[in-house]
Amino acid sequence: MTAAPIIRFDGVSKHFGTFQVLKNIHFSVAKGERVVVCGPSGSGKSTLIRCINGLETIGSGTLTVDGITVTEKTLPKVRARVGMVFQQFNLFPHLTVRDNLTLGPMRARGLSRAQANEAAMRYLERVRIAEQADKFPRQLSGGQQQRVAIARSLCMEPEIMLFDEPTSALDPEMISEVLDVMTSLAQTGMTMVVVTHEMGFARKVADRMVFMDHGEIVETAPPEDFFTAPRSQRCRDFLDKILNH
Ligand SMILES: Nc1ncnc2c1ncn2[C@@H]1O[C@H](COP(=O)(O)OP(=O)(O)OP(=O)(O)O)[C@@H](O)[C@H]1O
Repeated sequence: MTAAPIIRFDGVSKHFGTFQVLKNIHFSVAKGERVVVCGPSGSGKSTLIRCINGLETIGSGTLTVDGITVTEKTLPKVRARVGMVFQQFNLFPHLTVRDNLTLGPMRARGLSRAQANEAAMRYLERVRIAEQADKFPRQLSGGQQQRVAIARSLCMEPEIMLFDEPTSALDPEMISEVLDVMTSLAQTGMTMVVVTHEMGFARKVADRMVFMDHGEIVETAPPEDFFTAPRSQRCRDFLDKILNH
């Protein structure tokens, strides 16, 4: 990729108390690039992507998003550019699907109810769930709720979408409906950083794989190299475990 990085970690470290969760991370993502982050449990994957929208603060180094240095002061600007989808959907349970989607654009982007509703329906159609607009989250399956969560993020017109294990809380038969939506999103050219153990999706969609272990980025490579010729023993052991379980 030759485009300027839209996300750039420059020597980023972070501690939780005495535990160092991120160790001198140098890593950038180009506009339009799809990066899949994998690695053992506790290796720092979630923390890495949560730093990008300021859900975690960094200890040292510099992190920029679309040229903006991420600090407490710049958070609103950064968050306007970054959407995030979590394992646990995080929909507002007391609001209908439609209202889950219209709230943010009305409050944060100043859209009228009619404009927000038009955008909500457009994105619900995109995730193929428009017919559920007037239901409450509890009336939907996990896969449907996650698709609503993706649509809700897209309504904020982000430049970058972060996904933190978006299918880990789903029953197996619902995983593919969410991965299909993410695959279509990738085809629109969205910049995506995805933490997932879904290696089939990664092979198909990622431009680049990132393997983390013990707070470090141990290896990054295009999927065709990553899966066929991992360079480090740690990465080989990890792939052996998850591909042959
Ligand atoms: N708020 C916190 N306070 C203290 N320790 C934390 C906090 N959040 C995460 N950790 C620790 O930091 C380490 C990295 O956590 P993180 O969630 O980033 O890992 P991960 O690679 O995403 O793991 P998993 O695949 O299990 O979700 C873990 O050991 C975790 O216990």
